[in-house]
Amino acid sequence: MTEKLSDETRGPLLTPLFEAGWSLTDDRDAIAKTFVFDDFIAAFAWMTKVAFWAEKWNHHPEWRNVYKTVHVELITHDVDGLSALDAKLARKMDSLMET
Ligand SMILES: C[C@H](O)[C@H](O)[C@H]1CNC2=NC(N)=NC(=O)C2=N1
Repeated sequence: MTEKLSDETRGPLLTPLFEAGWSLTDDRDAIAKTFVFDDFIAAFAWMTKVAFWAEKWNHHPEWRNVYKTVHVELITHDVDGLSALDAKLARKMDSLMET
């Protein structure tokens, strides 16, 4: 069963993400980041790559694509807050920006 991040694990897991441009959302225990691409096709190609990892890990983003931007919010619905899966998917999203 996925567990909500504890106060002890939150810092080490989230700090690197904050340094990479992620931020905590105001309205709930989630993280958010807006990704900007060269064009729509690049944005959608990235979303497709992320989709395979999300499906493999059974952990899915909340995202909105407008032209060449993708606004992403990550939260673990099963625990109504952040879990290690959110940090894992966030790291993967950032790494797929480099490919
Ligand atoms: C039934 C299915 O395994 C669950 O609904 C999975 C699917 N993907 C998920 N994605 C996210 N972000 N949080 C979840 O709790 C979650 N649960």
